[in-house]
Amino acid sequence: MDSKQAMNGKPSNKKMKVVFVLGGPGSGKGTQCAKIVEHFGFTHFSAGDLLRAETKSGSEYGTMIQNLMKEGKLVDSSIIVRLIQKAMLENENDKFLIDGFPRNEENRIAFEKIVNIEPEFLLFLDCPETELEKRLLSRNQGREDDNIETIKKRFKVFMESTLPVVSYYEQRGRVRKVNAAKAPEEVFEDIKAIFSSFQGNDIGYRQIAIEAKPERSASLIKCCLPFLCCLNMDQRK
Ligand SMILES: Nc1ncnc2c1ncn2[C@@H]1O[C@H](COP(=O)(O)OP(=O)(O)O)[C@@H](O)[C@H]1O
Ligand SMILES: Nc1ccn([C@@H]2O[C@H](COP(=O)(O)OP(=O)(O)O)[C@@H](O)[C@H]2O)c(=O)n1
Ligand SMILES: [Mg+2]
Repeated sequence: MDSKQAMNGKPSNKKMKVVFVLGGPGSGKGTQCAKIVEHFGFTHFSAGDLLRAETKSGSEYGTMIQNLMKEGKLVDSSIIVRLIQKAMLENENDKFLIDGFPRNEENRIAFEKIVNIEPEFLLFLDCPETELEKRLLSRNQGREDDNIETIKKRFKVFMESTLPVVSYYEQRGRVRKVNAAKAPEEVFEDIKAIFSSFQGNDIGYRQIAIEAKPERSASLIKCCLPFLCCLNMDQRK
């Protein structure tokens, strides 16, 4: 069964790829995701943006979500995972950046149960708190949670609930960490290297799979054999 089938029981040829993007509030997740989309053709979903859209849509959960966000608290996992799943199913792309998720172990487990796709890796934007605070206080996007009182609460949630998820993936060799305290273009240089090698590997695996087909290997050996023999004779001289 492929990933789309796993998600909704419907047949599809798609094999979806997911990259989680985490980092403290203000670490530049949204900024860097926009660049990744432009260079590597991913579709970007920000968990926070999906929740903000939900509060504006007149949903039954709207007020509850808005109040939790104002407090810097995390919304129930089943709500955010359903929103992510819906966004993925409605999109034609097969490569997704999911930014600001999983924010805690409950998020991670709910995604595993409901969506059932293993992330390719987790991109982690590492940045000290003093820099994060400075960025959030000058973000100027009119967000209700970008005030010093809520920012402090969000930092606490990040340390206590999100970092354990990063450790979980770190133990499985799935974390790609970058220093996010540099200028946006410099941070992206490091990210570019990670995504280039990821896409490169993808192509590399496909080539190995083709070359490993027995009939191809046999014909490859047949046509290269005379050349290899000459080479061997040459070396013996
Ligand atoms: N590398 C950076 N250096 C300085 N400011 C940055 C950098 N990356 C992002 N910003 C700014 O910091 C604020 C937070 O960035 P954003 O991408 O919204 O972070 P996040 O999604 O992680 O909260 C924005 O005002 C953004 O323009
Ligand atoms: N997985 C998630 C992501 C965000 N959120 C909520 O949305 C808020 C804003 O998230 P965000 O990702 O937009 O924030 P930034 O880290 O981008 O500043 C969080 O503080 C939580 O209240 C959540 O409950 N669960
Ligand atoms: Mg963001």
